[in-house]
Amino acid sequence: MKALHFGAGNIGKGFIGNLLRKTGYEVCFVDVNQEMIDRINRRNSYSVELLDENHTVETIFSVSALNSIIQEKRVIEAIVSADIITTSVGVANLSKISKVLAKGLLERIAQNEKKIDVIANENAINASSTLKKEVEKIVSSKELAQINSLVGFPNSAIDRLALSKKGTEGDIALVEPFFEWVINKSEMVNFDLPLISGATYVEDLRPYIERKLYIVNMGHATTAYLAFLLGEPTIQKALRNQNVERIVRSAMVEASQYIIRTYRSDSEKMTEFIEKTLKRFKNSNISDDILRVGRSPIRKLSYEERLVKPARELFKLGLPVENLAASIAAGYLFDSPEDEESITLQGYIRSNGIDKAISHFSSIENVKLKVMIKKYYDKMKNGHIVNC
Ligand SMILES: NC(=O)c1ccc[n+]([C@@H]2O[C@H](COP(=O)([O-])OP(=O)(O)OC[C@H]3O[C@@H](n4cnc5c(N)ncnc54)[C@H](O)[C@@H]3O)[C@@H](O)[C@H]2O)c1
Ligand SMILES: O=P(O)(O)OC[C@@H](O)[C@@H](O)[C@H](O)[C@H](O)CO
Repeated sequence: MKALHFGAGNIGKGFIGNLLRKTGYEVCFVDVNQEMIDRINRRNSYSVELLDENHTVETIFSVSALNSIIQEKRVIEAIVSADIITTSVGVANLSKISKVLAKGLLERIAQNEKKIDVIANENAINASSTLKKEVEKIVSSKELAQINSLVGFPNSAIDRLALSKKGTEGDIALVEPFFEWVINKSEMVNFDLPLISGATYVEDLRPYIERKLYIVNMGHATTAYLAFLLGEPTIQKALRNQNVERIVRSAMVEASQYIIRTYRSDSEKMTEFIEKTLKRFKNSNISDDILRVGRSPIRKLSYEERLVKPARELFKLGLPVENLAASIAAGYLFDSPEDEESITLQGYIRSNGIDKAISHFSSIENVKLKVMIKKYYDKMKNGHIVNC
């Protein structure tokens, strides 16, 4: 069995490629980072270190890699012969892989009528559907009908802290012991393959992806943005500050009300989930850079994303959102010269002010909610985090 995976980054190697190999797939990565591609091909393997007390290092064999730009023909051939296609390139990069994917799928359809699923594993609601929409932009209506009949784009939710460190033979993928890969079975078309080892298949993905994005990723982003204000370099160091931990936990509790009300989730189980997630964030075997976790603040502050969606929905219901408002405000204060979106965001705020920025990037028009966010923005802009 052959798997083709776009994105040989932290999640690609540490999580998705790793589970695909354990299921018995040969894994071919597609990336744009030539150094990474060469490293994988030199060894036909890579290393994954488990971030627990033992730091066990595992070698993942039978892997190879291609460059999606300079080896397009070979990527198309690999799409033709693949049994499953997966991605973890970052949601903003899905539009960049859609062209070669569309070409490959059409070539595959011309050569055989085998069904295939394409799963985009990104931190976003319905990333596979987003990828499909990008493919739709490129192909004709006749080609789209062919794709629709043979290709599934099941959505998924993935959860695992995945980082990397430099080793003597190249990057070592670092992963926490916990993982969750949830796949929407009702959107799959190919049922002839073994289930992916360790993945969970569900009929309705929404409760899983919303819980992941609006509680786990919201809490993570909140920690990163508060840490930035305090000058703390890692998530773990920031969470040693009780004030940070209290605001993060409170924001997670606020956001959990959205999940509890939307999906009638059990509130005790939700409390356990929040505590377990905080424990994962605090894992002392991990040193997670806040610039990684806070990366792309424009994406994270957008309307449907982790910080704004729960705040908007709860505010509409008249439920507490003070801590979520403080998280959004902290996001608007994330000022990292290493992050392109942060540079754009801060440039916009300097030229237009925070009020306009909240409308422009988060599309929040509710005046009372905007005032609340602005209140925290003003209180925190001198680097002090506040009691909500
Ligand atoms: N790292 C985590 O803890 C984690 C956990 C869950 C979900 N995610 C999600 O997984 C996705 C990947 O995150 P990551 O942390 O692995 O990022 P990463 O930057 O480590 O990896 C992304 C990889 O995609 C490659 N890439 C970019 N554009 C490409 C293109 N056009 N064609 C082929 N490859 C391309 C990059 O070169 C890089 O190797 C993101 O959507 C992220 O939100 C990450
Ligand atoms: O990948 P992003 O930029 O959407 O979010 C950064 C982190 O919060 C994220 O990568 C987490 O580590 C991960 O989602 C945990 O499963």
